[in-house]
Amino acid sequence: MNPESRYLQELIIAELGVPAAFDVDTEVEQRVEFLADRLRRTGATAYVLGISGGVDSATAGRLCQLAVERVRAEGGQATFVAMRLPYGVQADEADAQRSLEFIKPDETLAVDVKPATDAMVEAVRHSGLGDREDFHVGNIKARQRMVAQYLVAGARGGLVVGTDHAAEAVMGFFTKYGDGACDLTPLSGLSKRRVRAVGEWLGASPEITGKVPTADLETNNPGVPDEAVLGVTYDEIDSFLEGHDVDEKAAGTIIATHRRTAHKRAVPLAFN
Ligand SMILES: Nc1ncnc2c1ncn2[C@@H]1O[C@H](COP(=O)(O)OP(=O)(O)OC[C@H]2O[C@@H]([n+]3cccc(C(=O)O)c3)[C@H](O)[C@@H]2O)[C@@H](O)[C@H]1O
Ligand SMILES: Nc1ncnc2c1ncn2[C@@H]1O[C@H](COP(=O)(O)OP(=O)(O)OP(=O)(O)O)[C@@H](O)[C@H]1O
Ligand SMILES: [Mg+2]
Repeated sequence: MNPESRYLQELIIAELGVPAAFDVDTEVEQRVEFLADRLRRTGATAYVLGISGGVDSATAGRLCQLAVERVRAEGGQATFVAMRLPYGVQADEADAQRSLEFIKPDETLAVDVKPATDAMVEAVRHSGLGDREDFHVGNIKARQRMVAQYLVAGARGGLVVGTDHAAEAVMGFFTKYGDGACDLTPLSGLSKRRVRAVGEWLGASPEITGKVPTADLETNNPGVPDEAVLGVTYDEIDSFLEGHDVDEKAAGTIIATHRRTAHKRAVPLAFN
């Protein structure tokens, strides 16, 4: 990597809070405590999180369940609500069920986001949806998931948990105000392989930790691997975030994508 890429890599690592060292025992303990402490400090009585079948939500979900159990053991009141949020029938529903068996959430709530998504798309259709309708509708699915989670959080006095981590954050690979909207993010600062390591430490099976990451947002093309869209592999992203040398082309893609998606990691641009 050239000196400019190296310099930008260091800035990105600092911005996203990726530690040089990684000890999985410590990470799990600190992240469970982070979640437990937020409940104690805010008085919130529930965590709410969508469980897709992917490794991120399986890992974050198990951390949430451990945190609410910790708070209850101290005499507090806290529940974890795992939400299944399919768009109609989900092709990899079996993976989602496997995640739920691993997490053992206090409560599981299933809400189909298809009717709300379709109703919104049809209500807007007359204004024109352009030639990437399936892509744009995918982002509406992510936002309908957000709406459902906030409705449940509001009704239960709970907080919405997000699964953003450093490998997604650096690429801006989330829907703005969709899965990107949440109250706290227990996986922050982790590369994708470190998320997998945390999941594995927590006891997730290889089917869960080894599942090919997918945003799974397109109706006509379910389960598109993230890596087919990102233009770089998670291995390259992870190595970059962990401070290693990656090839110049991959570094260039990561740096350019990070710059282009800065608005997604920021609060709305305000006058002045
Ligand atoms: N320069 C700028 N300053 C301020 N705001 C700006 C902006 N450029 C666009 N925007 C706004 O941002 C919007 C575009 O952002 P957004 O709506 O997010 O849409 P966009 O970034 O185009 O698409 C979301 C991407 O994230 C991926 N994704 C989504 C959800 C989950 C996952 C996953 O891994 O599971 C991945 C998805 O596959 C897709 O590639 C624009 O419509 C505009 O409103
Ligand atoms: N079908 C779904 N049901 C419930 N929640 C979902 C669904 N799809 C996405 N989500 C939520 O949106 C988040 C972002 O999706 P993302 O694909 O990044 O994570 P993941 O599916 O958990 O893991 P991976 O990135 O490895 O696929 C998920 O972690 C989950 O909280
Ligand atoms: Mg996924």
